[in-house]
Amino acid sequence: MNEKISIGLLGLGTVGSGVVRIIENHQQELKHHVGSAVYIEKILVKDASKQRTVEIDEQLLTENPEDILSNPNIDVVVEVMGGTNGAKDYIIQALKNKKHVVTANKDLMAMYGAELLTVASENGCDLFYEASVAGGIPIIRSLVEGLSSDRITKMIGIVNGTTNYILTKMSNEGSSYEDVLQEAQDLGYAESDPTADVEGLDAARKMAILGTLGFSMNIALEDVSVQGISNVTEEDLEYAKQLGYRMKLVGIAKRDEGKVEISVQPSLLPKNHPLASVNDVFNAVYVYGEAVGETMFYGPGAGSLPTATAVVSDMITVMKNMRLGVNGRSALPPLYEKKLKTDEEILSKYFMRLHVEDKAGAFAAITSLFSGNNVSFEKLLQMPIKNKDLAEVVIVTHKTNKRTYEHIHSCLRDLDVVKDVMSSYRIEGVSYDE
Ligand SMILES: NC(=O)C1=CN([C@@H]2O[C@H](COP(=O)(O)OP(=O)(O)OC[C@H]3O[C@@H](n4cnc5c(N)ncnc54)[C@H](OP(=O)(O)O)[C@@H]3O)[C@@H](O)[C@H]2O)C=CC1
Ligand SMILES: N[C@@H](CC=O)C(=O)O
Ligand code: NA
Repeated sequence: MNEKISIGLLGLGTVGSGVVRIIENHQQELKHHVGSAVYIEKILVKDASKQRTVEIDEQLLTENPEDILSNPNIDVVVEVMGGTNGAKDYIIQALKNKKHVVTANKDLMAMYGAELLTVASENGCDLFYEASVAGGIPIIRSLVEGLSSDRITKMIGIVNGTTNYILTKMSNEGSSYEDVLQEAQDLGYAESDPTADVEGLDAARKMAILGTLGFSMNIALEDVSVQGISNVTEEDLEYAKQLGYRMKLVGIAKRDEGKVEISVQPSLLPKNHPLASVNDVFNAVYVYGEAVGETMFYGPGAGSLPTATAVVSDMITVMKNMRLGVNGRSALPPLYEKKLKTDEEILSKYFMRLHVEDKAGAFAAITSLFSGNNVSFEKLLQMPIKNKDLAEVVIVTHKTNKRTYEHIHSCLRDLDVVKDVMSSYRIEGVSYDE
């Protein structure tokens, strides 16, 4: 066994700084787990002259990736720089140079995970990515190890800290979308381009990773239907509350008879659903297994130290594998062929808010469109809108399929009495079938 294990860090931003802090502050625990001292040998940054939030020996910093990727002293490369192209090339080079890799990069793992895991195993190296989904929650480990004996049927995840922070503050404190997004950026939760957070792409990447592992199928990012939170209004949040729901950006991955659906969208959850009280930057993944039943994994989904915990725990697994001489053997290819549900097979309840003409017959035209498509209402509200000849209609449907709902949605726009479909959200239930 090595007397010391040397780490090369690619990136010293929010997550990288947390990794440095944990390695410094938890040396005793690391040595206990790993049996050797753990050192940081080099750190790649874009700009070595930049002021850092963590105290660091300047000699460790480099702007030249070769100082890490081709450095014979480095055993483990930790990629916390983000992005796809550069990070992918660096990881492949590191693996080919027989260095184990730990990454927090969901962009990369959602797009190129299968390819990178193949390169890793061909080179007898580990490639772990626990921090890529739900920050500090050990959800990947839980699916791959803790629940490996079960068959996962459904995962509902609040897997983006930034949007959960925004929706919580908007809903509970009436804060403006722009102000809270800025706060989430200042706190280091958001991606360097926060569009990926607010438009649901970051959550979609995580759901693709969870779907691949949970269902043992090669789920691609393109298989995830995505809608973000940028159009969610204060009115929608208020109606959600009035009707006994909470609005969350929810990832849903569901398997029925071998076929799967995966999506990310702002959704209404009944206020007694365990996920409805997951607030601020916290994330949670609700997992249904055929044998285990229901389990929920909860914790901080973003931020420096929580995310770094996942990174350093992966490093410990790599180092334990080094001691046992079993690196590069843990990743398994998917067991099942991917089969996606059609829109007719995707079932859900929906919330819809409309502006309609406030006159006789308007309501009847809407209800007959729904009933003509065999969709019944669970709840219905109608209120006049002040100083306008319009009424606001809020509908909660019983369960219907996605195709029928989308058909009704487009027909509503063609009705003369309907001025606008203001918003529309999926409603997720409490039990597996809802
Ligand atoms: N922030 C979070 O809470 C979480 C982040 N992640 C993921 O972790 C990764 C890192 O995120 P985060 O720490 O927030 O990002 P930051 O933007 O805070 O840090 C990125 C770091 O990488 C360096 N870097 C970026 N591009 C290059 C490049 N081309 N060459 C050399 N150095 C480069 C930057 O250098 P310099 O400092 O000189 O600019 C910086 O130190 C991302 O993949 C992100 O998605 C995952 C879970 C949670
Ligand atoms: N931007 C991401 C960071 C963690 O993955 C988030 O907000 O969840
Ligand atoms: Na995690």
